Amino acid sequence: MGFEYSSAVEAVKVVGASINEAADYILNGPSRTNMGASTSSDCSKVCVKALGKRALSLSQPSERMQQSKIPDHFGTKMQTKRSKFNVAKDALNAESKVSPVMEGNGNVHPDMHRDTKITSEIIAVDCPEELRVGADLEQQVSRLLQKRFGHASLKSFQREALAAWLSNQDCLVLAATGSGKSLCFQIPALLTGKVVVVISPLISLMHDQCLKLAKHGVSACFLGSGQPDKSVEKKAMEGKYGLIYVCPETVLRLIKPLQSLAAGRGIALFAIDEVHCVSKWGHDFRPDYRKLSVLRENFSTSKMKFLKFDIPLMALTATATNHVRKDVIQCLCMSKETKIVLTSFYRSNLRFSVCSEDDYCDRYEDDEVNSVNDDDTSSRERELSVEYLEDETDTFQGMDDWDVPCGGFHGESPDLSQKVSGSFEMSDSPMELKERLKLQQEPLDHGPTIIYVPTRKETLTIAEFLCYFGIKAAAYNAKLPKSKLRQVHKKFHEDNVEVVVATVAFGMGIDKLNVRRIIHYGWPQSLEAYYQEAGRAGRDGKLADCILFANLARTPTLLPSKRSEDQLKVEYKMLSDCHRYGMNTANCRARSLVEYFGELFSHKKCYLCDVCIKGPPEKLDVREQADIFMQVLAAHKKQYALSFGNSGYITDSYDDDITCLGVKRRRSVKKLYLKLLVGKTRKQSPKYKATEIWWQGLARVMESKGYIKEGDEKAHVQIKYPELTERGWDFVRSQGEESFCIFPEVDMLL
Ligand SMILES: Nc1ncnc2c1ncn2[C@@H]1O[C@H](COP(=O)(O)OP(=O)(O)OP(=O)(O)O)[C@@H](O)[C@H]1O
Ligand SMILES: [Mg+2]
Repeated sequence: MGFEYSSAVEAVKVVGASINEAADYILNGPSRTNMGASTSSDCSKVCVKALGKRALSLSQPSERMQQSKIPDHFGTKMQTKRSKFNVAKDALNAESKVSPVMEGNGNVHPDMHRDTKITSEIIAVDCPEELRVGADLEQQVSRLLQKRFGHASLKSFQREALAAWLSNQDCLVLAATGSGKSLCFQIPALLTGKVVVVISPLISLMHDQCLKLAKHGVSACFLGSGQPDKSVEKKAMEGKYGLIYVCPETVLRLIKPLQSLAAGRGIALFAIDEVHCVSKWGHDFRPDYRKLSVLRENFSTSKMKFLKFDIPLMALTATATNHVRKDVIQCLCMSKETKIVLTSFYRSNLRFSVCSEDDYCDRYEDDEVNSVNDDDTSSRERELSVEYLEDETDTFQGMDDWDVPCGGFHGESPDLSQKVSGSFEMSDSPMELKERLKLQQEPLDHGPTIIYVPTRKETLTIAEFLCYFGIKAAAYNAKLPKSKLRQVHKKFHEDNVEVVVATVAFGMGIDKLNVRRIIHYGWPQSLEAYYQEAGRAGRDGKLADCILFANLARTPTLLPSKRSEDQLKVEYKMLSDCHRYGMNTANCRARSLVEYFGELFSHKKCYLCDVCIKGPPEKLDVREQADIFMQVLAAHKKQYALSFGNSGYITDSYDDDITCLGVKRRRSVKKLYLKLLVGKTRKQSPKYKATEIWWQGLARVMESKGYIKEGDEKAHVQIKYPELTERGWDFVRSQGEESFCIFPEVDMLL
């Protein structure tokens, strides 16, 4: 049997040149060699201390796993009347009987196992009736963190989440991308020897995490269509892995086996990662996320009599508005006492910018075909969906996991009353300002890049294009063979691929520390999706660029997909918010993004984004143009009211009967949509030769200032049937000569 060269080199680096020790290291993983005997003895001591009399008197040997306050989170054999030492050892063995090994190519192959000696560390915790994370536990967890993951200490939000779990509370963790949410559910598996079931929406994400855990010597597997080895599921249900990553579709199928697992090795926690996928304000092409209430229904004391408390749920996301938070708690039937752990969504090392991509429009031969227009339900659209997109329900349902374009929520106006607490408290102190200004000047290191494109086809063409110019690029989309995807993933992680050109399939949760650039080539479908994907950058804390390249002269369109009417509305709203973000020239990008998620941005600005660096454009006094625009709109409304009375303003085309010289005729009265309004305005005032998109920009500004509103029931990305508001009528009536100064939006500058 031979060893992989890289494993051997690593082993020698870690344990020295002793052949025996190096071989041991390769076979048993880093934990075995690092912790060695001390682990088991240390651990047993801690366990003895922690379990005390209570553990010994807990139950009869015949009893199934029982829960009490804390020791109940420990291994299944705890209740047997064996020595305390054995209790700890059993728990350890439970976790480590089967540990993952790396395939020859370094890929995780959870099926390949060896019966190892103790390779996992379990730290028992003291278990007072009232559970608290005391200094003792903190120290023990710190030790575990250092040994397993190489981190010095828990972050405060991780501590809070763990404290909630320790007291058997449900918990909703809202923390920025890259802040370390995964540890919140990984530690419970290591602490207890029980299984943690992680519900995750993407195979790439599950794969990513298993790969990492394997490197740290933690046994984990993922189930679902991406799992090449079908025997893994059986092993997982027998309790051979500490962490089981599973997509929602699969977990629904596995309720019974999971109940057996809970009765056997025990389940410490259900973690629902990327929990925003639950939200009904998002995409309903992942409805199974909404069905995860089965976890509470089936793993509660009422269903499983031997449980002393419901198995806790931990829900985690980096992008959730207040609305989504409420929806998640309700939809998953989380307890009323759910602990909400909230940190800032702000990522201070990300440098956001928006660039115009002039040739972009050429990519689409026919915009009409690719866009979802309001009445478009053509078969052509469906054809395109299947061919190009990730999120097509038909192709997706059978696969049970792959791609979930994220961004399942409604942008809300910021709830500024909710002050965010947590580890990201900052202010613009002179020191910090200096630091940030310094950062501004810093050249960006070379490093890996992810380019997000809207369609599968583009992943291929752009990757090919880059390869032609000698760049090591690879495409990643759901339709590529799974073996190829695993390979791309692995090569990217090993820095053998410089650029991954991906669809949303390579989005959420991907954790590669040194990604220096995230480029969106084409409009994202929502700010949620954008911020999630941008969050792949700079996870090492160093400066990273997040660049949005788009055709700024053209209003973005929704990609074709099956949607209900309600959903279509929501998605238009989300795309519209994203469009506004791109068109904005005056607000700090980081501020716009963070406030979009309802957070109070506690800085003046980020000092890094394109707006902060370039500064806003000069203000324009558009009083005259706005006057004409509003007068034309008012005149049309008056004309309409004369003909039809004041009973509402119908925006659809309509026919009406008119009597002309005693002869009744039908004439068609056109609805006043924005283009027509702009046409009339330009005609009325040839002095203002501004382009059509200039007026569109003005309309957006007038809308955001509350002078006009959408008059159509349907939602649109860009206001389509403008209607005057009360404020708008006041504007029309006002005769003053006051100036009306605005920051021109991007389309007003093009
Ligand atoms: N306590 C800690 N100290 C230092 N680094 C940490 C700590 N906890 C986690 N990390 C590191 O933070 C990085 C990001 O972790 P993780 O993937 O869990 O982020 P996340 O919050 O889930 O992000 P996303 O929302 O993008 O999924 C990891 O590389 C991890 O090693
Ligand atoms: Mg994550």
